[in-house]
Amino acid sequence: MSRTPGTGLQTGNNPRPNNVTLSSRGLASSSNGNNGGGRLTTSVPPTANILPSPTGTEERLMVTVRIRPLSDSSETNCIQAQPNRSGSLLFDDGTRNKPKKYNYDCVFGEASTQHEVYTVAVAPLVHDVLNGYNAAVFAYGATGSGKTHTMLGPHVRPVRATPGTNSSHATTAQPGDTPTSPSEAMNVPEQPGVVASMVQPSSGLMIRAVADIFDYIDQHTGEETKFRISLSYLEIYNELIRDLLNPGGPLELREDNRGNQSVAGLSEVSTASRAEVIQLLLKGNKARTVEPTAANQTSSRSHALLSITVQNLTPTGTKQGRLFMTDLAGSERARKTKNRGKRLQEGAHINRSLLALGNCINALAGGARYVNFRDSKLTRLLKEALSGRCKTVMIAHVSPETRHRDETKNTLVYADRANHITTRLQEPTILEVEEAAAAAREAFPVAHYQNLVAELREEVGRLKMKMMTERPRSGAALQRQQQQKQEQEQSSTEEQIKKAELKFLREQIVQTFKQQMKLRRRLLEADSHLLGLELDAERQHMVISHWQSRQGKLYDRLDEDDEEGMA
Ligand SMILES: Nc1ncnc2c1ncn2[C@@H]1O[C@H](COP(=O)(O)OP(=O)(O)OP(=O)(O)O)[C@@H](O)[C@H]1O
Repeated sequence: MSRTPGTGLQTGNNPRPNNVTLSSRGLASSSNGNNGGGRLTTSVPPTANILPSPTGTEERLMVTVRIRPLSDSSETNCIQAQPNRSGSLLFDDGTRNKPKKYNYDCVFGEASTQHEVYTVAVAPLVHDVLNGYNAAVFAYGATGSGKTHTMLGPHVRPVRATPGTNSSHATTAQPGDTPTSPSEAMNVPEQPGVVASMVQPSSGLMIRAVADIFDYIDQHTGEETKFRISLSYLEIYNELIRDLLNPGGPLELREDNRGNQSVAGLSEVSTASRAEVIQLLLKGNKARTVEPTAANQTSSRSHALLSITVQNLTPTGTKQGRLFMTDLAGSERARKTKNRGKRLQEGAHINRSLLALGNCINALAGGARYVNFRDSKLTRLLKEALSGRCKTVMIAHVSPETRHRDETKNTLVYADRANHITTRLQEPTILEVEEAAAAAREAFPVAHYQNLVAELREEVGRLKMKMMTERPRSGAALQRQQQQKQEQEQSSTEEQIKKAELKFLREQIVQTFKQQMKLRRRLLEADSHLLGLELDAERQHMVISHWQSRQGKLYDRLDEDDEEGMA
């Protein structure tokens, strides 16, 4: 990419929103493309449980909290975002103690807008992705806390029956909002091509990210720079992976011997038009498993993972960045949600995978080198986002109502742990030589060969220069050579001494070992000799007792004979 990081997207220039409180430590690095991003090889994220050796820039996972507005103004509130960009909030845990203060990178208050959340939390990541890094955003929170609202926008829930059931439901509309189609629901024009007004005030982060990416591409595509975008969208429902762009049976999650994960058969759709991307997103959302529960009329019963891959092709190379956006299913308490049967089973799967995620977060926050990502498909797929190969933002969602206090507290604690995760970020992803060359050849056939010829000429020139400079050696060069020779000799002598010492030690060990063996043999011999003696003594003993008993019998008989004679 010809532009330097930090200058790409217009979104970075937006003024700081009013409803957002920021911590001083959090966001500076996010706005700098140099710091961001992750390593990812071009294919799939490596997911071995042992984390990679730390190299690159150290960075913390960015944790933000969004407080949804009160669902009913008559309800009481247990949480309050702090003003003055402090990145903190006050939470009343219902005890007599005074409200507890929690600090995060950023807190979005109840009145925060989608635009604010996007600008602060996601726009810098999109920027990084366009510069060849990988980035991830995941929305976490209890059921009904507003995750899908943030990721997709309001009323995006399609009326859909869970596979294998007849259930269906209506979306929860706010007064005055009555979406009639999924695209209207997402505030997106239905006809492809009508894209300029694609982002509406209520549009979620996914749509905004797509719009930003395409804006950038529109501005930067030229003779020497081309882009490729592809998309995959999956859900994890009851621990089964389903393709949301091409719905069908469950897909297999595979792991190669380097720990890289891949979903076999998952469709990766390439497209050049933003309208098409929006259509794909709509299609994916339509296919997502959503059901009404007591806690949320349009509850997501699955985790949804969207991955947008951007390739930046230039005659000199190809960079690839990937944006992962995850709308997690909400944690829920069976007692509170009153779920039964299938809903209860779904809830158990959701909670189990979120627990696995929590365990990973705890381990990572504690600085563990071994982290168990294998407990759920969610953690296997999110491993890359959490363990440092990409820049990650967590948006924790909470409901402000006092009746949701327990869930809110759990989420705040969860987010607090995540706040301690530090990662080492890697250089931008440059496609493997072969792959990059193929992409460049395809995109710039003539330029590619011209480049190649120029490179080869340069190489020939460099070699000629080397030959010329190396032939005549000046006095100084000779002196340097002699010094090097002396140093080499010295180090070889030291090496010989070390070798001799080692040899001596080895011989000593061998001698000691031999002596030990000899002693052991003698001990064994003495032992067996002793045993022989004991056996011998035993035998003698037996002979004596036999002889004694015979003697006894003889005396008895003699006594009897004497008695008979006397009689
Ligand atoms: N910031 C917000 N502004 C206005 N309404 C919101 C906001 N956040 C959430 N809501 C509303 O709250 C309700 C629940 O939100 P949503 O469905 O996004 O929750 P969720 O966390 O995705 O729940 P689940 O985990 O059950 O899927 C919806 O009616 C949604 O429109």
